[in-house]
Amino acid sequence: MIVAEHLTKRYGGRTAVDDVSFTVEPGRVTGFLGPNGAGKSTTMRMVVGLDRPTSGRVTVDGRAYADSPAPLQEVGALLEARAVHPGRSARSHLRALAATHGIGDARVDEVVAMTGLSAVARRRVGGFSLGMGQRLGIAAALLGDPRVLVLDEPVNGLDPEGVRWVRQTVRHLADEGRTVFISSHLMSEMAITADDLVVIGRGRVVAQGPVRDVVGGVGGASVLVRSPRAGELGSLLERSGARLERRDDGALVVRGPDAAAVGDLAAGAGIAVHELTPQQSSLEDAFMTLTADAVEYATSPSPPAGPHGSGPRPAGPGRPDEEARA
Ligand SMILES: Nc1ncnc2c1ncn2[C@@H]1O[C@H](COP(=O)(O)OP(=O)(O)OP(=O)(O)O)[C@@H](O)[C@H]1O
Repeated sequence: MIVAEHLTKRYGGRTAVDDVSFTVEPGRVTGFLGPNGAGKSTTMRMVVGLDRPTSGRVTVDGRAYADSPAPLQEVGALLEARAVHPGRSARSHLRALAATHGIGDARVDEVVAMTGLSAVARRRVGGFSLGMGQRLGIAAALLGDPRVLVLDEPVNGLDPEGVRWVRQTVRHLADEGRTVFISSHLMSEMAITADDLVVIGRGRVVAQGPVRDVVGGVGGASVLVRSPRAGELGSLLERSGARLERRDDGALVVRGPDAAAVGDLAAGAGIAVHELTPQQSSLEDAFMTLTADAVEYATSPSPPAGPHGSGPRPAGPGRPDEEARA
């Protein structure tokens, strides 16, 4: 399990990660979503001890990564800018890494096979495509058979087969009871890969929880209703407390009651209904709404209260967006 508590990272005057708290549970795939520069990589680097928090703390299975006696066996990480000697073969790179952790060659051959690198394992890493490099990075992360995996944008540069392979691999690893924390900016991919989400915008957590709750909490579920007496039905629904959007084509988008409740209300009033369709906003919509909120709050002089309870919170003031890294 990964537990981050009030994790904050400042680089000079810039706050990259701002009072971030979340839990990544074992046996589940947790997606870490956010736009470019939101603070995902910085957070992940702090999880594996490559960056020190300015304040707050993060523990992996109860202790700071730096205190771990056998880090590779506890946490497997794929992070950006992995240093691999270009002249080495994939196999010798993995062997060298394994040797420093007392891991035998048999395990190297195992992860090479698991990651689909067998055919290219003796080739120089310098000639690898981006996708092959990603597979090699994942192979290195799996080397120590760790309980916890931290993968920063693992599907970056992979072809569709590779993307599917990552999805199946992380699912399998989570099903074995491991903790899997995986960052991505691909919402659609996370919708089918992750069980839980931590969504970050401008260094702050704007939502977290099971995928369905995060998506449902933003604009959330609605019911599309068509009726020849839409005006009358609309008034009736509003009087019962529903929130309503009247579309130009005459349809009503109803929030609050579910489809059954809308249908019952219409039936009770003897109003015919020609369509009654439950709708879920997509993860993409949810993400746009959540991260747009974060941007709005950052530029608003007196930010409004978050519309989703303890979910979205104001981002820190005046932080410049997307500047070059120091
Ligand atoms: N070493 C550093 N020195 C100064 N600023 C940094 C450093 N590392 C990151 N930042 C800044 O911190 C913020 C968060 O960056 P980070 O790379 O964590 O975001 P990200 O969500 O991983 O983005 P991306 O998807 O683009 O990689 C950015 O504004 C970035 O420029």
